[in-house]
Amino acid sequence: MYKADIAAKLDAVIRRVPNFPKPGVLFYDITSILADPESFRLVIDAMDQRYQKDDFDAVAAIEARGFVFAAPFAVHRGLPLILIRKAGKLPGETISQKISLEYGEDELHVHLTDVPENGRVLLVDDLIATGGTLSGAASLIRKAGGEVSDLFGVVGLPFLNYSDKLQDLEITTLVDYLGE
Ligand SMILES: O=P(O)(O)OC[C@H]1O[C@H](OP(=O)(O)OP(=O)(O)O)[C@H](O)[C@@H]1O
Ligand SMILES: Nc1ncnc2[nH]cnc12
Repeated sequence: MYKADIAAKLDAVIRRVPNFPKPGVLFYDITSILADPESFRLVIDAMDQRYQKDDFDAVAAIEARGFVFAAPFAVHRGLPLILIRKAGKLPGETISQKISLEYGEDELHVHLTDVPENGRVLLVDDLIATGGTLSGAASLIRKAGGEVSDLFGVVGLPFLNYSDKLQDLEITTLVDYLGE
């Protein structure tokens, strides 16, 4: 399926959510994709198609909604799944990275032993807004010894200028909103 057709299908489903962004409410939500098996499969198939030629060593997913899309893709491709979690959630030895968000700050952690040394990692999240989360997650993976090759988000909000923070990284989104 063409990128424009995928975007149109996903947009139609995302718009089903109550309170779909309107002036003053700009929170974009992916739960309606998950509630529609055909759309959920469309996302995973689109990821598979997009990364058909890529030879990753692992997929890293960002808590919480990034987990949902990364997991089926990792199983489908037979790749290790790395969970990047918020502070205080991982019991083993972790390394951490502070991140700056639209409103405030947070901290991401990963188990050191999960990241393959010099391994090529695909980072997955549900949505890219300012890019602060993915930028921090990329730094975290690098600190742990991995290499980040690609970033994936189901939804992109380019009006928040995420590409400024994600230079030198290949970014793929399936549907973009311009914030109107
Ligand atoms: O590009 P950014 O400006 O960094 O924003 C994007 C991040 O914000 C949301 O996560 P949130 O922090 O709401 O966490 P959640 O997935 O646990 O709900 C979203 O799932 C991304 O991870
Ligand atoms: N505008 C937004 N909509 C949904 N999730 C987000 N995470 C950060 N900004 C967001």
